[in-house]
Amino acid sequence: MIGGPGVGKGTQCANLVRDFGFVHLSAGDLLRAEQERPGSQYGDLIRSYIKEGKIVPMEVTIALLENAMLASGQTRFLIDGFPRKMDQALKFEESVVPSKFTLYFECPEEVMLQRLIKRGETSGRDDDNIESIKKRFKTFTETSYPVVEYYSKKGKVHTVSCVEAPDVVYGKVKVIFDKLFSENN
Ligand SMILES: Nc1ncnc2c1ncn2[C@@H]1O[C@H](COP(=O)(O)OP(=O)(O)OP(=O)(O)O)[C@@H](O)[C@H]1O
Ligand SMILES: O=c1ccn([C@@H]2O[C@H](COP(=O)(O)O)[C@@H](O)[C@H]2O)c(=O)[nH]1
Repeated sequence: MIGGPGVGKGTQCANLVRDFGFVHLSAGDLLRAEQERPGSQYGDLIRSYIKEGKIVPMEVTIALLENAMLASGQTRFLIDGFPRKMDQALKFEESVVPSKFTLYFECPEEVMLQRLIKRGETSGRDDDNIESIKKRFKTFTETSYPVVEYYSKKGKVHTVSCVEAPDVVYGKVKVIFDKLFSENN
């Protein structure tokens, strides 16, 4: 699942987990947990990349995802906010597992900005501030959007507008998932 910062990926993943039973893995959540893990050799590196809105070197993120997948003992994963860079996409599919499809959430930056500023009032996230948000938008446009284009050329992308209220957005997402996962696909 890919989309700009604050587009609503986490919000929609919660609905999908409830209705379709995927294991939800957020790359950002895994990185934040590793950042806080006592003794982590990557804590400081992750902290500085997240604050700057940059993409953490792929070896770290892929290892965290792979470990979480193996630890779950499950086989159906909804991966939230990943891949964010072409090198990650290629390496993950080569060394872990190919993806079935990509859900791309689109939304104007002004709308995402308002959502993140509001979320920042309570989230406690180091990157929910105007300076980091602008950097995250730039990274999304320059580094992450090419991943969407790459999967689009392969016919693997389903695009959903996230401007409307969460339940309206979920209505559209659910139609896609009902179709994709009917007949035990
Ligand atoms: N459709 C929506 N309309 C209005 N607010 C929304 C909508 N979807 C999510 N939100 C709110 O916007 C904020 C960002 O949503 P969420 O955390 O799901 O985004 P995200 O894409 O996972 O963000 P990030 O990439 O920064 O982790 C949250 O406060 C959430 O409650
Ligand atoms: O594959 C990834 C995913 C995330 N990051 C870093 O984490 C932050 C926050 O991610 P959210 O998905 O918004 O929680 C992101 O801005 C990156 O700095 C990453 O490096 N690689």
